[in-house]
Amino acid sequence: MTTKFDTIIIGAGPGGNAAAYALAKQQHVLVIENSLWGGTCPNRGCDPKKMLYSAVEARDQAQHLQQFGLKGVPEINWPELMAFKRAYTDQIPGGTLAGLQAANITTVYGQPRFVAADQIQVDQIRYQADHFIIATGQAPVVPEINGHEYLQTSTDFLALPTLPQRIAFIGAGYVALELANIAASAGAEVHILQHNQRILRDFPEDYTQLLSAAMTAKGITFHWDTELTTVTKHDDRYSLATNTTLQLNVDAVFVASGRRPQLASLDLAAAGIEATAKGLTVDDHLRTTNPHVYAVGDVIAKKQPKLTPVANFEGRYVAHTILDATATAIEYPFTPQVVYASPQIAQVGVKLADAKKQPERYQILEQDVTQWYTFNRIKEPTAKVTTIFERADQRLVGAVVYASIAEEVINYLTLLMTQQVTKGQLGQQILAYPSPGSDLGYYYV
Ligand SMILES: Cc1cc2nc3c(=O)[nH]c(=O)nc-3n(C[C@H](O)[C@H](O)[C@H](O)COP(=O)(O)OP(=O)(O)OC[C@H]3O[C@@H](n4cnc5c(N)ncnc54)[C@H](O)[C@@H]3O)c2cc1C
Ligand SMILES: NC(=O)c1ccc[n+]([C@@H]2O[C@H](COP(=O)([O-])OP(=O)(O)OC[C@H]3O[C@@H](n4cnc5c(N)ncnc54)[C@H](O)[C@@H]3O)[C@@H](O)[C@H]2O)c1
Repeated sequence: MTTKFDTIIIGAGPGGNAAAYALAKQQHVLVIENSLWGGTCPNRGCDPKKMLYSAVEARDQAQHLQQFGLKGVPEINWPELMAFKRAYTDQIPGGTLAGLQAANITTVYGQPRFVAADQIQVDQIRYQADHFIIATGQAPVVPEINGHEYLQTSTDFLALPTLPQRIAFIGAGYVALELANIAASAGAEVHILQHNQRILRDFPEDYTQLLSAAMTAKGITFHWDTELTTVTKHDDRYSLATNTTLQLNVDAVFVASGRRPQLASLDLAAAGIEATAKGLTVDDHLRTTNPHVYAVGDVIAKKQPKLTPVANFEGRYVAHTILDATATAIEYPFTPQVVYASPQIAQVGVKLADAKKQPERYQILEQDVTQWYTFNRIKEPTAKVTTIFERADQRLVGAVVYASIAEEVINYLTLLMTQQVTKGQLGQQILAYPSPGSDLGYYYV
């Protein structure tokens, strides 16, 4: 027997769920999930990471204010912090499932595979639909080195019942830096092995160098041009051999050298859907090579950053496209990126490196804002903001922020960019003073 739906969505993360809720207002929708309802972000990504980061932020603030009215830097109690995180994550899968069902969305737990261009099978049951949306996200890559079975991932880190004393991270992207910062703040000895000399390759190098210097000052050791070759286990410890003379003994090693699309079990060929190692091939309407099958979120091969708000935006876009066949090609709004380290690095819009290559087109305002009231008040060790303007009309088109409150500053700047707010218009506003918002005019040329 085959059960028929208007749209079947594979994967209940931020992308799939956004599409499901938008479609369910008018359609008979099925969502299939093979692991945790809610997906990476709330179960093993952004949200649990930031629960742990709460204690790090509070500790950083206290540390900056030593000799300025505060005495004593608080210690992180790992088991308590983890319990705080668990109290949040434990209710995610059940809450997500209940939310979908309350919206009249049919849910199936299991392992789906395509059996025809318009049919999917879970266990022995076949489901047919006019449209499908693949939203299966990505999973960490574990390299096939000797001893790979001892390598753990970000998912394991975010569930550690006790904090290992000595930890190594492989890679220096978002995941490694954010988790290394949490581990070091909580008292672990932390090593980062990076195969070249560049952290956060998508961000401007003079900013990322500030961050690696700050992390080094915090006690984190970067091992540059270093690749892990072998892991061996001795009792409860791990010996790491590398391509250099470096040998390290640690209590845990976490690999964070990238993530790959989760597509292997779907039998895409049965439905004529093409993919590369980078993810599903889609057109400018997020349609795969099967015109009835769309894809959203991290599983797509795309140049946009792989982030929760992007997956959510794409999910809503595809729902709209399915409901209205006249929908235009996807146009992404400005997308801020934030690395939640100590401090944070954030960027949005035109990349600084691109702006520097076109001085006739862009005007760049680079400001060390450490002594500005907002940052001096919290004794930020270093704070820097760069804003980028289109010379022709003085429009704000890009920004980079290095500060403990970069997440908020970048969101304000994103709103100003999106709404094309001029310095004059900003001057007509009354904003609460003193606050990060009341600085905004000073980021304009
Ligand atoms: C440690 C970490 C921290 C992060 N921090 C941030 C952050 O601070 N901010 C931010 O914006 N982004 C962050 N991200 C990225 C963010 O989590 C992803 O961009 C986001 O979750 C993508 O949503 P998605 O719906 O595309 O995929 P996912 O959230 O990965 O959801 C995919 C779902 O599909 C399911 N699935 C997979 N295969 C199948 C299958 N065959 N059948 C059925 N179901 C399947 C999965 O179980 C999962 O539930 C972080 C990621 C990690 C790993
Ligand atoms: N704050 C956030 O928004 C946030 C946080 C975490 C993750 N994410 C998302 O998740 C994605 C994945 O994060 P990630 O840190 O796993 O990947 P990444 O691509 O950001 O970083 C991978 C790191 O591993 C290194 N690397 C690559 N190949 C390697 C190899 N063979 N050996 C050793 N090192 C190698 C890279 O140079 C880089 O430093 C991010 O790109 C982002 O989209 C976002």
